[in-house]
Amino acid sequence: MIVKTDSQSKQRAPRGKLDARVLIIEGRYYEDIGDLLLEHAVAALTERGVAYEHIVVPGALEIPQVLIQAANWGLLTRDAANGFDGVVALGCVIRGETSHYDIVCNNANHWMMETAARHATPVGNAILTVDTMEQALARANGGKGADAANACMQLIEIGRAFETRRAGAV
Ligand SMILES: Nc1c(NC[C@H](O)[C@H](O)[C@H](O)CO)[nH]c(=O)[nH]c1=O
Ligand SMILES: CC(=O)[C@@H](O)COP(=O)(O)O
Repeated sequence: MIVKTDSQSKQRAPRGKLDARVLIIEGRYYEDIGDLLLEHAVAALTERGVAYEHIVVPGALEIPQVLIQAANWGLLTRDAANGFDGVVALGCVIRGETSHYDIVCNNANHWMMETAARHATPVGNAILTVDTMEQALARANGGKGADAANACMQLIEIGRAFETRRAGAV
């Protein structure tokens, strides 16, 4: 059985409870934005009964570093005691006067996604990369945190469907 993603099904598939544990890694550079992203992400996880742990770092550049540390300690698997089935990344990068915006955005996203790919870890990404606080507030209020949580949970389900298929149980 292949789990249909929202983009494939005509309407949002009903989502039941999901036995999983997710690590929320938050680069909390803007408190108000962080509160909104976290609120929506936690609501989406809680709606499906998914357990979560929440680690806060100073900014987006530290997000992939936490992911890499979790990988190095063998925690990006449910097979490990207290391991994680997936990760939700929350953050907000707002362009300033210099090129530092590009450094932060490019490296935070590149190394996070590279680590996710290397370890086949489901990662939902809500690191906002915007030009103004108004843009950030609109997206944080609009549920980008929930989108990232839902993406992570769908990837977890897809991985489990593949595992079942590989075991020949389909
Ligand atoms: N300007 C923003 C940053 N900058 C900080 C870096 O992410 C990092 O914490 C610092 O360079 C120390 O290593 N971070 C954001 O998340 N958002 C920004 O707008
Ligand atoms: C994304 C950033 O690092 C940014 O906030 C830094 O601002 P500035 O480029 O004006 O130093």
